[in-house]
Amino acid sequence: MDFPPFVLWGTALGLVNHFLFHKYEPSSANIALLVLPVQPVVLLVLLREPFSRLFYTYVVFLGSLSLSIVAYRLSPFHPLARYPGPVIAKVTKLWSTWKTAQGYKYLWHKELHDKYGPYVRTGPDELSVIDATAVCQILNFGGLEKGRYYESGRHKDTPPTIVSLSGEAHTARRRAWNRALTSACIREYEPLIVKRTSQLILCLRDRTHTTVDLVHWLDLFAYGFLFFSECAELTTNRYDLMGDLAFGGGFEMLRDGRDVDGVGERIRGFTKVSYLAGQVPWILRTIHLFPRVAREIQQFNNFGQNLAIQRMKNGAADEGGLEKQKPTLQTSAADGIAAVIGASDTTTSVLNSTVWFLLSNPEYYRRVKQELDTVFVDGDDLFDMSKHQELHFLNEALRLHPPLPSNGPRQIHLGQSGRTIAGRFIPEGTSVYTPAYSLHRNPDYFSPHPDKFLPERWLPDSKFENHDTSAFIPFSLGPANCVGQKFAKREMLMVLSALFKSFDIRFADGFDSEAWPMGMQDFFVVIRGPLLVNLTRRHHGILA
Ligand code: HEM
Repeated sequence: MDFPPFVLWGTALGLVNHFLFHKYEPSSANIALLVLPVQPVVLLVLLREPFSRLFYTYVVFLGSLSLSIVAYRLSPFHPLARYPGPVIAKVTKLWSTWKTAQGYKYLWHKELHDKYGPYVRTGPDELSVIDATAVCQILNFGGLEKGRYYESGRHKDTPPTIVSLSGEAHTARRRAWNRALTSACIREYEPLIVKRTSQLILCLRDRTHTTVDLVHWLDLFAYGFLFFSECAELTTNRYDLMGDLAFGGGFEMLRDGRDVDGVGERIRGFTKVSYLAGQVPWILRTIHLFPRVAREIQQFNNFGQNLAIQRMKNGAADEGGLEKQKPTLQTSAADGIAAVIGASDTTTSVLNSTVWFLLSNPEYYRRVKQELDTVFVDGDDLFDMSKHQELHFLNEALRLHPPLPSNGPRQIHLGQSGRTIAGRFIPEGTSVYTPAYSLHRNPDYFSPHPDKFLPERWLPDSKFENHDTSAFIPFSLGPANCVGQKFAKREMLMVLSALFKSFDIRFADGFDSEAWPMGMQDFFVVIRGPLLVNLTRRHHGILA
């Protein structure tokens, strides 16, 4: 059978393009978008064929290119061929991007791991791993670097944040953060946590006659908390993270009872857009050309910058001069943004989940109140941190509802040599997810009943069949783990103690409490629907 020359050459051109793009993978889709559309036109000119065949030439060219890509991705020659996974995910990243856009990537990962085991191919060049040994090697020192995903929230005109940095630059920036969040420094911040927590409790006290959306109030607490102006006073002799966190703000969301400046909306808009954009790093620079995406990222960066300017007016960071290079306004803004995102939705997510778990399990709720009543007898200072113990129910809530359920990916960048992790070879160019949500529910590490809220599994003398804390990573592991975890734990223990000591809480009448976790959407940090409760004042607590 004779094929017209444009069919033969169009097919060949598609195959050659696949070969070249595969070999010299460009870092941006912009190149492909420029190079691909012109080729059929040039082909027709060279073949001296009429332009009436242009449409068919495109079909042949793009068809051959696509088929060749699909065939290679499904073939035994693909470096990830030995890893199991759904065919659609092996063929295209669009499938997981679709799942991500719906906000349920964490549930999808869990489904896949239940079906295929601890190693799953979730994209053409992407793996998800929930083997604890491998996860430790991937995340820990000497493990894999952060993936290109982390560039997604950064507009080209703004400096990198601690989150998007890697290698030595990250280590240097991290030193400054570590200094600002030592245990001694956190003790200095305690009065500020106390102040905001008391304010939260007083606000809730005024609402004991009505139904309260706890998500709303805890959001106001967390966002407002990040912007309290007093933090500037703590800028004594170190690069002052909290100063940058606070920016010298002036937000009084708890007082106003609402997010007047739309800070929450901005944060969520930004994380959503950058999370989605980061799913396909190859098209990141192209996506940033879309006005909506660029506007969202740029607006948020500007927002951070304006707050940093305010912060600088209140006294510049690093008064102690410990940094060789003074943080610039842009750096302060960038890291301030990282702090806002890192510290707000994460903490409130755990607080809400903990309340939900306890109200759903009245026996545990009763025990928690009893424990608090024993530890803090009437007249004791509820904010005495020396009395706050590690609470097992908090760990259990973090296990079942980690606020970053999918976490960001690590990557073996192109040009680096592949790595053997826990005895399995991972080739260059692979992104690797270590989803905490699936890992924490893996029966190999937590059983029996990995999906059930059983705080006693955390007791030192518990007789649970499997309880492997190396698989518990709500704050991640290694050099880029959560720098704010000690601070977060302090804050959460303080708020929960105050809340449970001050109020009897119950789900509001008519509230579908069982459906509440189903509304949890994962856009890097979890977003939740309203948690409706009724509060009754207790005789103890700071309201007594
Ligand atoms: C329950 C509360 C929190 C949880 C569960 C949590 C969890 C995490 C996780 C899993 C990471 C690693 C992310 C990744 O690898 O992509 C992380 C990083 C980070 N967190 Fe947190 N976080 C919490 C609270 C906080 C707080 C209160 C702060 C600030 C005071 C904070 C600041 C940061 C920063 C700056 C990073 C980036 C660290 C780096 O790249 O070196 N987080 N957090």
